[in-house]
Amino acid sequence: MSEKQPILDVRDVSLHFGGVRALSNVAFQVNRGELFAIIGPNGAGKTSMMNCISGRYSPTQGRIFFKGQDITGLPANRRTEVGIGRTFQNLALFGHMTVLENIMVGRHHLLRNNFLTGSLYWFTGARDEELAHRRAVEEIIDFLEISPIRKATAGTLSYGLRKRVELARAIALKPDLILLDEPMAGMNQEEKEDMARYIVDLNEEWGMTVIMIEHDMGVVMDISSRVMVLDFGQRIALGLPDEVINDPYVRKAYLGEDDTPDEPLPPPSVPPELAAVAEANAARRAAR
Ligand SMILES: Nc1ncnc2c1ncn2[C@@H]1O[C@H](COP(=O)(O)OP(=O)(O)OP(=O)(O)O)[C@@H](O)[C@H]1O
Repeated sequence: MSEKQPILDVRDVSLHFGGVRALSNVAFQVNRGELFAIIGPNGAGKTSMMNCISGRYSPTQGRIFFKGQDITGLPANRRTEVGIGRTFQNLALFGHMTVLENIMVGRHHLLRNNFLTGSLYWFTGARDEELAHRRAVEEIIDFLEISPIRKATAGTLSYGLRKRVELARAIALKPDLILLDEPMAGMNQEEKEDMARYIVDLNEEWGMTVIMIEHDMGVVMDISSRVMVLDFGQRIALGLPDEVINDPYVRKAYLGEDDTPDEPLPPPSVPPELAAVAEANAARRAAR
């Protein structure tokens, strides 16, 4: 893959559930090394988009390319193998297992050797492999500063710590692209600041490309390189955080603001057809 090629290329993806259009012709590209945020009101299609990228859902229409490969039909477990990791909006940890075990589970499919080769532990390279796994897990534990809780049962931890352990498990495979679905939801300010720092470090120091759904606009503005706004399953804006948040059409559609009642709106930074969508959506919302 060339450096210039986007790591992810989403081409005109639509996703329908019966009559519900969760996504309509959404297209965007994410470059290697970006920290890309997806924002939008409840039900806008953000999680649906993540699920299409991770393979949980198959788009009704459109294609998704990752590192130049068409992954549209690839099952979710194969997407993990090609380098896509994810966390979930609602925690998906094994509550009865320890922190260490949860992270080891994240690396499980990397183990070439398993119980069948167990008896040949010393001869098949299984021992070297296990040591390499342990080193990788230790590196993650250090990075996320969870060493003191390594033996704690995941279900007994605070919500903020469980979110951090979930992140640890998702990065255990060292994915090239990590999808974070509301990584700071339910956290207090201090936990949010910690999580934001880990995400930035993952991106800058570990070189992981990040796509993040986040409702906290302060965090989005602070750490994202670019932001895409979805509304009613449609992309209504895409650009630098400042551009997007100051776009009057986004403010109107997403934040429900209209602070320019007496003057015509300035030309939108989004294409006119998307601005029209934003206008129509704002009207739909007002009529609800
Ligand atoms: N499995 C499903 N079956 C039916 N409808 C679904 C399913 N998943 C999502 N939808 C619908 O698709 C639309 C988009 O939902 P989605 O969860 O992607 O939005 P979202 O932007 O992530 O919202 P939130 O911020 O509330 O999580 C909604 O109308 C939702 O009800």
